[in-house]
Amino acid sequence: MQEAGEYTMKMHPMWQGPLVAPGGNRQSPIDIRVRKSVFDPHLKPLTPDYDPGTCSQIWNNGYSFLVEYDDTTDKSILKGGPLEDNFRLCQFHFHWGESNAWGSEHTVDRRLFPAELHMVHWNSNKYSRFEEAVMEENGLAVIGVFLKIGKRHEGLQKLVDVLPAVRHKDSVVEFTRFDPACLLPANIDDYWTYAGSLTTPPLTEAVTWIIMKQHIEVSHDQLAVFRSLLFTSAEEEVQKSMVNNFRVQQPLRGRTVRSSFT
Ligand SMILES: NS(=O)(=O)c1nnc(N(Cc2cn(-c3ccccc3)nn2)Cc2cn([C@@H]3O[C@H](CO)[C@@H](O)[C@H](O)[C@H]3O)nn2)s1
Ligand SMILES: [Zn+2]
Repeated sequence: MQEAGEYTMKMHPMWQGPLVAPGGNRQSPIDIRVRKSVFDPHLKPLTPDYDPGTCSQIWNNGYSFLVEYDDTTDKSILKGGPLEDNFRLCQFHFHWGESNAWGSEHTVDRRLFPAELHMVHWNSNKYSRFEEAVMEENGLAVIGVFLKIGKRHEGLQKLVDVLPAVRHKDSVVEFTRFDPACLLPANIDDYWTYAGSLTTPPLTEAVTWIIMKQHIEVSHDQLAVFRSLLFTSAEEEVQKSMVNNFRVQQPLRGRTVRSSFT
């Protein structure tokens, strides 16, 4: 398994932008130094409660593919863990590499994973919609789950089967009744948490990150379908494979990473 920084590769222009958002001191992603994380006994178990009926569509936004959820009510929410409020699920997406040697945004003691799942939620106790919450320091909560290559993920296959329909940027298809909980690892009690930011523009420092210690497994062939997506729209002359859609690790700037486990 390669370590971050051991290789160079072509990056999508979007990620060749500012390494750190101007003035940012809580940027994401980061390298999680396990021995430097601080066990916090007050951290509660995470209690996601998702209604598959709120799943609405899947689309290619030119950075990743997003599975979107109806976030007009508190039907699919995340609470507990480090969170004081209810957070409403709005979408999930992934980041991955052109090879299985890299692709995740966060690293654990410099260890890279082939891909990383992000489940994005916004604080519905304090704000009335995502656009409002995304500008506030306690506005968002994102669950990160590492993916490793192994056995086929049966729950993921329903999603993989529909990806060819959103191959090009800005393509969208109806996608319903997908339970995002099937993508969580068996153990969601062990996690790291820290104050960070979105990893794609506008990079706002609004995110409580909750990174699962336990990974999930997907098959090589399932991840290969992710790589068949395109950054480019159907009209563009040159088609660019959607790979390496991750941001590089950002300075910790004195932040503490807490763990829910010893
Ligand atoms: N790598 S990660 O850190 O996790 C993420 N990186 N980006 C993410 N999202 C995209 C996004 C959009 N905006 C934004 C900011 C200000 C105004 C408008 C949009 N910020 N980040 C998260 C995301 C949000 N959405 C949808 O944004 C709509 C407004 O544009 C909103 O009406 C929907 O309720 C919501 O679902 N999609 N993605 S997360
Ligand atoms: Zn993400």
